[in-house]
Amino acid sequence: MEKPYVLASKPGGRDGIFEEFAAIIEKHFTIVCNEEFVKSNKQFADKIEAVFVWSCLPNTDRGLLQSLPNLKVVVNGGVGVDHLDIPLISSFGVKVANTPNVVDNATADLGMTLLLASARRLVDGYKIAMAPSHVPQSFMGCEVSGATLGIVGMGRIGYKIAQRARGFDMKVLYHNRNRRTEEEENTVGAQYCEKIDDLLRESDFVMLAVNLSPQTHKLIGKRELNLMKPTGTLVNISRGLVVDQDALVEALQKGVIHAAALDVTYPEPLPRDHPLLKLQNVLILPHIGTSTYQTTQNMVERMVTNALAALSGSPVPDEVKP
Ligand SMILES: O=CC(=O)O
Repeated sequence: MEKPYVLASKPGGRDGIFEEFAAIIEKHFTIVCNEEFVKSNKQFADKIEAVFVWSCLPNTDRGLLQSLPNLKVVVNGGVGVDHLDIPLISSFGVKVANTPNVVDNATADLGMTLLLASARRLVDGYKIAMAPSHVPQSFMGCEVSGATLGIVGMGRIGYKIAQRARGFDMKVLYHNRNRRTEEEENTVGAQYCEKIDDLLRESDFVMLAVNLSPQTHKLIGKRELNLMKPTGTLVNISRGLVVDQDALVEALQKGVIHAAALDVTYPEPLPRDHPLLKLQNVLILPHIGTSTYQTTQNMVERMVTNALAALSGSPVPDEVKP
């Protein structure tokens, strides 16, 4: 029997890097790659029943949705679905799913990686080791043990960050729409800040772990950066647009805050002449929060589970409702 068709940006990942994960999809589906689809003049359009997308790749637009009459589901690899126009997709009778839970550990690990690498000036140290003639006057870092970490957004990922920070003897503050239970707070030793301003004032490291939504769009702007300690570091593992990037550049240039460590920016990647790329006190990664072999495999497996459920008319485990 012919397998159902799925349109994928590339089998299992971005830019074809993760071809090895295609086999997981191909057990159940025939993969049509975007490029192949476009080149073939949309020859497979009638057959495609699912679209696989990734958080950092372009959107499914109206034109695409109109060209796929038998589409049943758009499955996102990753938890954030801010790049998808869910009301538009739903208006075509198409379901949307994401892959929460499976991304939490890898994303929290990367948050701590950024915090530690920025605090201990990992990249500066690496450059010195590679070119020992170039020794800057000072390459002292900031102490992480005993420092205060303020987590903005205490969902699954925020909570995992708090668990990890405890292992570094950090004092943990958090701000979230809903307060965690006392037991949950005690387990990770986290203190609730009802007002984000208090968290910003008191933290040595501020870690952003919120979803991007109208409520969190440019949540951290000039006013918030001014509340942070001049010795403070901003770590962003959520979405670039949670921070007003122009205000961040200014704050970093003027020493309003000490440093920033970012896995996410807008746009991604940044244009080569972007001022953030010229600053010494910024560490930038190319949105790799979930990029481990295990997590990517788990994501692809979960994408397949969601797609199969949608195609068979069963409840979709990770459906994202409009
Ligand atoms: O960015 C990664 C995700 O949304 O999971």
